[in-house]
Amino acid sequence: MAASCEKILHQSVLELDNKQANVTLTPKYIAVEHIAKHKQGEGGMLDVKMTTIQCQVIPLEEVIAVQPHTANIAKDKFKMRNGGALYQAVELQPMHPTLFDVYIIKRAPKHRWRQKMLTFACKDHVTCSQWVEKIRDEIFAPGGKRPRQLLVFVNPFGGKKKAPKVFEKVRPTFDLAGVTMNVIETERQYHARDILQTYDLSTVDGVMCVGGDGTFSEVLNGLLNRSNKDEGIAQTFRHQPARPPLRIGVIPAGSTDSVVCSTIGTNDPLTSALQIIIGDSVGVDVNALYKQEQFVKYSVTMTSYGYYGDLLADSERLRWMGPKRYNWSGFKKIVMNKAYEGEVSFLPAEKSNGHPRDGTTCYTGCVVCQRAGKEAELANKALSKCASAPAFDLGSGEYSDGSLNPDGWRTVSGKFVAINSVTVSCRCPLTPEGMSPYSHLGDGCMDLILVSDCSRVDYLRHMARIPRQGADQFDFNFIQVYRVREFQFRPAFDPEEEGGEEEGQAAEEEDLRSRSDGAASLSSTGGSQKSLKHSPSQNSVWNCDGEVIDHPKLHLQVHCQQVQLFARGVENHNMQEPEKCPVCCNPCSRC
Ligand SMILES: Nc1ncnc2c1ncn2[C@@H]1O[C@H](COP(=O)(O)OP(=O)(O)OP(=O)(O)O)[C@@H](O)[C@H]1O
Repeated sequence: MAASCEKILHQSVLELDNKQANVTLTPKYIAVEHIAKHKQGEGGMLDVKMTTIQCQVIPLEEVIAVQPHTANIAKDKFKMRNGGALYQAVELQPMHPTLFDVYIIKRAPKHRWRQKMLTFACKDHVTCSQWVEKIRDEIFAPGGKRPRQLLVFVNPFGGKKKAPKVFEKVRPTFDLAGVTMNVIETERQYHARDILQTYDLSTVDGVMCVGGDGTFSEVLNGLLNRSNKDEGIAQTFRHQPARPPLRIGVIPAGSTDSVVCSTIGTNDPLTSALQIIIGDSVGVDVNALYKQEQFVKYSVTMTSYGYYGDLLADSERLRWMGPKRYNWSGFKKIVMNKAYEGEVSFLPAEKSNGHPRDGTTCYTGCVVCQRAGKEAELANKALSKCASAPAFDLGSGEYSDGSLNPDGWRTVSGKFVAINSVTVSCRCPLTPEGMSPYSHLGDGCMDLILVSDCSRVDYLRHMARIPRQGADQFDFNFIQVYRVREFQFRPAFDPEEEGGEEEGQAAEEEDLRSRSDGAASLSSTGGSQKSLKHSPSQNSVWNCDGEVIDHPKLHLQVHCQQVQLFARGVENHNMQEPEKCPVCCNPCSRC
C-alpha cells in the first residue's frame, strides 16, 4: 500500500464491481485504489504480484448516505380458497450483511446533480459494519454542516401548482440521508412568514421551502423579522438587520425560480435537495426596502420599476394562465412601451467592487464575495459598537455625519422605461446568464440598470440580448449601469405630495401637447438622452421579488451576505481541479 498524505482512519481490501480494491477512509475522502493481479516468474516459480492500476476518490462531503446493502424483495404468490391470490413480500435481508452501499453525488450536464450508488463487498460482516459506522461517524461528525431536522413549507399555489408533487419526488432522498422534516403546507399568502414569528426555531437546523421566489421571499422576511425581534432591533430607516441563525433551502417549484437558478445554476429539484442534504452554504446579499423612510420588506433578487413592475401587476391578474402569463404580459407591455419620469439617486460602490460589465462571473468560492464577506463582518462589529448609524436625509440625499461620504451620491433624472436593481445575477430558465450576468451573490452591492426612454424597437433589441449567451445587453446608448450600495427613486409626480396628482395631470396634458409637436426634452445629470414621444405621467409600480409594491418613492439599501442559503453557488466546470488523492497524493478522478 502506498504511503498516505492524509491521516488514515480505516483501510481494507474490498471489492467494488467484482474487482479488488484497496479502500482507504481519511477525514476528507474515501480513496479507492483498483488493484490488478499479475503473474510473474518462470516455470514452477510463478508469483502473483498486485499493482495499483487506477486510483479514484470520493469526497466525504459528497456522500449522501451509507448503509448495509438493501436486498431484493422476493414476492411469493399463494392461492387462496376463494380463487384469489395473496402475495407475500419477503425481504431477503441477510442477518449479517457483508455488502454496504455508499450513495454519492454524480455531476450531470447543465449544473445538475444526480445520485449514484456504489456497492462494496467485504470479506465478513464485522468489516462491513465497521465501514458503515466509520463513514457515518465522519459525515455526521458533531458540529458538522449537514441539517438533521428541517422545517419545510410547501406552497401548493405557486408556479404550476406542482409543489406538493415535486416535494414527494425529492422526499425519499431526504429519508435516505436521515433528514427528518416538519412539513407545513401553506394555506394563504404570508402563512409561512407568520409561522416563523412564533415557531421554536431551536428545534430545527434549517428552513426549507418548496415553491418559487415569492415563497422564498416570505421565508426570508419571516426569518429576518424574527431575528430582528429576538435581538431587539427596530426596523427603522437604514437599520442594520440581525443575521438569522438558520439557513434557507429552496426546492424550485415556482414560475421563474430565480433564487435557485442564481445560487445553484439550475432549477432542478433533486440538485437543490442534494445541496441541502450535504449542507452546502453560500452567503447572499439582502436589500432592505423603505417607502417614505418606512420599512417595507427585504428582498434578494430584482427590484424593478417601469417595464417589470407593469408586467408583474398585469400578470397577477392572469394567474390562471400559469407561468405563460409572464410572456403574455411582457408582450403587452413592450407594445405599450411606457416611460416614467423621475430621479434616481445612488451611492456607487468602490471601484474595487468591479462593474456590472467587467466580465467577472460569480462562481462557487468566488474571491470577490469571500473578501466582501470578511469586510462586512468587520464593519458589522464596528457598527455594533456605535450607538446608532448616521442619519440619512431622504430629502437632500445626505448623511448627518458625512462619515459615509455623502459626496459619493450621484443623480440621474429623466424618463425611464425600466429601472432595475439586481442583487444576484437573476438567472432563470429563460435567461440562463441572468439579468445582470456579472452580479455577485455576496459582494454587498446591487447592479443598477437604468433604461432611459427609447423606441419600442430599441427596447426589443435590448431584451433580445438578455437570453443570448455572451451578448452584452447593456451595450446601448440608452442604458446606463452602475454597481451601487444604496439608491432611491423619486417620481416626478409624487402622489403623496400635495398637488402631486394635479401636477401629474398637467404634465400629462403637456406631454400630449409635446407629442403632437413631435418634440420634447429630457435632462439627466448622468448623461442626457433624447426625448420621447410617449410618456404617460402616472407612475408605475415596483416589482420586488415578484411582489407588487404600489408606491413609487422607494429607497433600497443592500446588506452584505445577510442570509445563508443551502446552496453551493454556480459551479464552474471548466475550472474544476481534480481531487488530490489522499493515498497516492496525485490528482485523481472521482468515482
Ligand atoms: N395556499 C395559498 N394560497 C394562495 N396563495 C398562497 C398560498 N400559499 C402561498 N401563497 C402565495 O403564493 C405566492 C406565489 O408563490 P410562488 O412565488 O412560490 O410562485 P410563483 O409566483 O408562481 O413563482 P415565482 O415567484 O418563481 O415566479 C407567494 O407569494 C405566497 O405568498
